[in-house]
Amino acid sequence: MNHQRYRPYPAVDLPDRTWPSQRIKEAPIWCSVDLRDGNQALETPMDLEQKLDFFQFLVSLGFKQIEIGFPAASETEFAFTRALIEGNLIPDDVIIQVLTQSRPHIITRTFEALEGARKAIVHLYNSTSALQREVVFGKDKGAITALAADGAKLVRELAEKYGEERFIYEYSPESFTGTELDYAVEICNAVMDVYQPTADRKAIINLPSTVEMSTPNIYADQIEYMNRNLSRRDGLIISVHTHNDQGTGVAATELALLAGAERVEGTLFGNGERTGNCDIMNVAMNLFAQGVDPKLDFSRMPDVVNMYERYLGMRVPPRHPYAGKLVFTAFSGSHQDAIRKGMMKVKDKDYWEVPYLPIDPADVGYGYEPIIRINSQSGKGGLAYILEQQFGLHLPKALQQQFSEVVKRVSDRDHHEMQPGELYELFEKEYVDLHVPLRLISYQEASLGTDHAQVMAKMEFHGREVPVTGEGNGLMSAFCNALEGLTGKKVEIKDYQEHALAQGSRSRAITYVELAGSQGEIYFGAGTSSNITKSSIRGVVSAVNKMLEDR
Ligand SMILES: CC(=O)SCCNC(=O)CCNC(=O)[C@H](O)C(C)(C)COP(=O)(O)OP(=O)(O)OC[C@H]1O[C@@H](n2cnc3c(N)ncnc32)[C@H](O)[C@@H]1OP(=O)(O)O
Ligand SMILES: CC(C)C(=O)C(=O)O
Repeated sequence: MNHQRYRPYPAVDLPDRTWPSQRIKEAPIWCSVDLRDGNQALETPMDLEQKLDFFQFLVSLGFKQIEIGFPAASETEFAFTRALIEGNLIPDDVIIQVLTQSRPHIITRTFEALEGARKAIVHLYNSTSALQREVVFGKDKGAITALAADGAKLVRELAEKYGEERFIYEYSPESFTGTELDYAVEICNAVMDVYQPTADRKAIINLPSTVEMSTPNIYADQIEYMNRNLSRRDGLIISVHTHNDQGTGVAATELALLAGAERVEGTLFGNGERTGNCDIMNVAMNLFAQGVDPKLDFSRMPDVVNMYERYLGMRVPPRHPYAGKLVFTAFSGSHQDAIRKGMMKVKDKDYWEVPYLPIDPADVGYGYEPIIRINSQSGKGGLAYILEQQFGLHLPKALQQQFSEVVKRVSDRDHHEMQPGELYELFEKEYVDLHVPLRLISYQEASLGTDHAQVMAKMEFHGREVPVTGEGNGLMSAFCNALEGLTGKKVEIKDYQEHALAQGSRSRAITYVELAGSQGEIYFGAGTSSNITKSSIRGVVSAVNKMLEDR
């Protein structure tokens, strides 16, 4: 890799820049360019029907400005524009936008496509960078300015013919980020000399990073420079249109907003040429996550993903911000523990604040089930969360710890993620109502006074039926004493906890029993029954079986 073939991008001389201390306090004007810049980058551009459906979908998300295509590019593009206009399919509060090169026959065809439109943005562009002036056009700055101004003149002439009040003018010095800033100002001013925008009748200056070539701070400097130096500033809306060649299309847009941009062009999930456009959903959701109304509705993100994947044939990667299927999921133990604790606490707060979950998944239409998923990187907090949330089991902390080691072993050995159902089955298999080699057949309790009990039980031990008797200061201790006699093991209850099980038609209880082994080991077992005493007795039997198994 010979890096010396490449040159560093020049910095902008703007020592008194102000954008770093600004905040984005409100949503910009959004313009979706999915149907134009996104569409032109697809292996197979959308057909008419697809474009119609996608347009309506963009409207449903709240876009008020939508670049619907490049009408002079193809019959489909032209017919789509006509279908929207003739079919009266454009809501009153939505403005369509169309793109045209600065070439007479293309501009003329564009206006033909727009005939009858209630309102439309006519977006004129030509490339202005030093490289494109040299390589593509073979023209100097003066000739390129004339190309732009001539195009603008024809646009204005045709607009006047069709009714100027119906049109909003937009101009893009395409490849702006490769253009000398003073020249960018010059050419934009020349185009605006033609359009003569005013505060009452604004025009749009769109400053694209057609190819992203610098860090986003430099783009922000460029936008601030333009913001300060363009003539007729009151009559302009400064718009940005970033691409993602260096992976910072979203950041560049955000810093540009700090630097004075008022309008953002972008696409859903950043589909677009090469590495894509600015992901408009990402910028909007970043605002949302800062408490700013994004004025776009992504509350049904799974539908947005589905629409995008079906119509564009593209995939939303699982780690895509706000939308990927893994972005609200933690596999790792410490994240899971913090999320579980945060989810318990957030109920008492009037704002969202959960570690590792910058937004509430429910706000974008995702459920809570996949927040925590279990594999060999997971810890006790995660499995406790799943057993609590999905199965109503509230394991004592020490049992969580012990079960987590079991889960880790199984998941590491099988090298796979454990589904909630598998986790529950493993828990049942390991701890609940264990009856081998020791099984409770029946028991009877006799009270020998206020703090003295006797229990007589029929047990099966290694396949043989055996009657046992024990006494103690309560039923449980009497039963433990009876089992000590039978098994020859010390059966000492260290802790037990019980709770009702929400699941199932009949109300049942579960009891978790912790036995202390003679060498400091601990053995857990759990018993379930509709009778709370029985569930405790079964819990003891399960724990003794664990102790016997430990041999
Ligand atoms: C950064 C962007 O995304 S810009 C938008 C790009 N999108 C598209 O190009 C999609 C739609 N485009 C098309 O269908 C076709 O390119 C058309 C119909 C617009 C034009 O097609 P064609 O005339 O066959 O040729 P082509 O696109 O190759 O045009 C290149 C010519 O246009 C000139 N040109 C390119 N862009 C512009 C412009 N914005 N304004 C004026 N002239 C331009 C070139 O200098 C070149 O001129 P030359 O023939 O004298 O060398
Ligand atoms: C036409 C312009 C705005 C464009 O698509 C780009 O520069 O990327």
